[in-house]
Amino acid sequence: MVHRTIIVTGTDTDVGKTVFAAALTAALGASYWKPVQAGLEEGGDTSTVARLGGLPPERILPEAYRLTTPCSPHRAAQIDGVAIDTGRLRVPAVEGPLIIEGAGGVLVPVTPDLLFADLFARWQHPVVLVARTGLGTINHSLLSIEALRRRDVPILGIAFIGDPVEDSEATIARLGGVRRLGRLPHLPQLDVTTLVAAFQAHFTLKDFQ
Ligand SMILES: Nc1ncnc2c1ncn2[C@@H]1O[C@H](COP(=O)(O)OP(=O)(O)OP(=O)(O)O)[C@@H](O)[C@H]1O
Ligand SMILES: C[C@H](N)[C@H](N)CCCCCC(=O)O
Ligand SMILES: [Mg+2]
Repeated sequence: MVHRTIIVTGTDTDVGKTVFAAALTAALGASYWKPVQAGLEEGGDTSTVARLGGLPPERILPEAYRLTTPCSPHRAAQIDGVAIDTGRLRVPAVEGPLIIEGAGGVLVPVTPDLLFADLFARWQHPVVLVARTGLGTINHSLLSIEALRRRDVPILGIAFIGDPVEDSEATIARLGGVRRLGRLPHLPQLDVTTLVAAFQAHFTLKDFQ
């Protein structure tokens, strides 16, 4: 198996990146890294991924920055009086595959001068765009794809979250020229067992290897 690094980004905050990243990390036996966490109320995305993915501590990498306020990282850093050094945002070397999660959508600023999409362009690892299926997703998804393409960020495909909306999903894949990797349904109970089973039922592991 080729050991690869995959970036999980999204069309917005709260679309389901962390839940999808937990499923993918578990399915691939990968490690997980959230470079910048803004908002520490519930421990942040790293602890959620560890729990939902059933991951051992050695497959969870520490964040480069943990910022208190749940807002855009550039602003959260200002509030905490932290200067984000983008030199510290290098993809860590790990044994085996690595899943990296951004914060919010693709054009969220990491610093006042650097957007997440710019960081992804530097890294040149393939991106999975996580998108809602609900109304508004065609616009958000196509805008995100356009922003990634403009920066030559490689796109592995799009992963939908929510109830099926066949036409929107197909329209985004066609107009955006991206592969539809699958759709994670809304899971009334979120735990390792239900999440791993849902990923297996709705995605093809080979697409990520
Ligand atoms: N498939 C799903 N089934 C049930 N609940 C879900 C699912 N996907 C996401 N959620 C819920 O939706 C909320 C937002 O999901 P999540 O934290 O994964 O978003 P995110 O895109 O990672 O947000 P952020 O930008 O803060 O990183 C959470 O409460 C999560 O539990
Ligand atoms: C606080 C949230 N859960 C994420 N950590 C950061 C989302 C930043 C979104 C910024 C924006 O697009 O306005
Ligand atoms: Mg998240």
